Amino acid sequence: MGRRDVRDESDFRSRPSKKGSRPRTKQRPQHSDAVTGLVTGVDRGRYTLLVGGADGTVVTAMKARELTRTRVVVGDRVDVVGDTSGAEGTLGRIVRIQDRTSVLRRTADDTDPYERIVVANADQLVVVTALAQPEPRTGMIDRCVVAAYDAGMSVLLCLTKADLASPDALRALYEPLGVEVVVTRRAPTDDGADGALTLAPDSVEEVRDRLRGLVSVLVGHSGVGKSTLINALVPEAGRATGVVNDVTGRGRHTSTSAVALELPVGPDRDDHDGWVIDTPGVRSFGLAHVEVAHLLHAFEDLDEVAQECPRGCTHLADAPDCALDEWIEASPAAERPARAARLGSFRRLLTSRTGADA
Ligand SMILES: Nc1nc2c(ncn2[C@@H]2O[C@H](COP(=O)(O)OP(=O)(O)OP(=O)(O)O)[C@@H](O)[C@H]2O)c(=O)[nH]1
Ligand SMILES: [Zn+2]
Repeated sequence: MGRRDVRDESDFRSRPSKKGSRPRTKQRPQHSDAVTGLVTGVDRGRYTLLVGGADGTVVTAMKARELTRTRVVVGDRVDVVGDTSGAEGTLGRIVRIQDRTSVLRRTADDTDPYERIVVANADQLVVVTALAQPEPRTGMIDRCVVAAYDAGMSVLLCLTKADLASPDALRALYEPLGVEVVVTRRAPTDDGADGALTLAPDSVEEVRDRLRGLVSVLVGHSGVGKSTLINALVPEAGRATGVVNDVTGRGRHTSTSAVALELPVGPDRDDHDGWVIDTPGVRSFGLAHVEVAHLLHAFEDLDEVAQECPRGCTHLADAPDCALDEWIEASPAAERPARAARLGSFRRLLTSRTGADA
């Protein structure tokens, strides 16, 4: 059975068909012939699946009737029946969504409980932020961190354009939160001759190392260099980003559909070990769905201390008798600055949950 406990907009959109539900007969297929596919793209009711691992077959599919009310997103592993040959013009049928290991969600905005699933089964959120042009916005980074921790994903902060500005300040701000930081920059040899900017190869390799073996979701504001980075990481991405542009082309309703790209990592780069999921429509995260207690779970040390808080404690700076304040006061002098930085960061995240993105 598909998971029905995950609420998303499809629950609100679908309406019962006029013909009503047909009685279920014993002829209902068991789908024992189903194969597993990974959803790599979604476009207007058509799902692009990869069946049979990295060198598998690309199959186009639609959802079976019984899944009408269930949303299938990029990263989902699904059972598919019917024509899975991948031949031109064929269409498979998705009959089941396998259990998800993580669900990255966002709310349209903080006051709107209308919740969307962005990507399923991802391990890591890569927040791509330029150090300059455009200026980094910590509010946006904080919100991404909250969304990732809520989803049970880790965060990699990828700071781009280090040829223009130093990464030190942002590093200092995020490392206390357990956020890993990686830095990319323009190659010193880049003369911009062929129109496309070339990134320093060692900086790209450092990013690749952090993506190895994982499913990573990339988010970032327009202009931060996300496409440049994806093109450097995935040689065929030029084609793939072309697809993305088709989907999200100007003049159409903004699509939030994500696209999964296989990451070549082997010595000859014909090995695939990892996925990069681009999210063209996701520029920020509304966080109305995130619970404080859930966010706190991402901070084991603070979570333990907060057990001592008064009931209903908000854990914010103005909360009376918050045990987190006592934790700082009671700390050994040597540990105090680190603890204070960590608590400060956590409280910043708590505030960003309801604050404005800009
Ligand atoms: N100086 C410098 N410029 C960079 C770097 N990376 C990308 N750029 C430039 O920044 C601009 C934006 O890069 P894109 O890769 O198109 O940015 P994007 O995040 O994909 O933006 P959208 O396509 O709008 O989503 C381009 O002019 C790039 O050449 C970098 O490391 N250093
Ligand atoms: Zn508290």
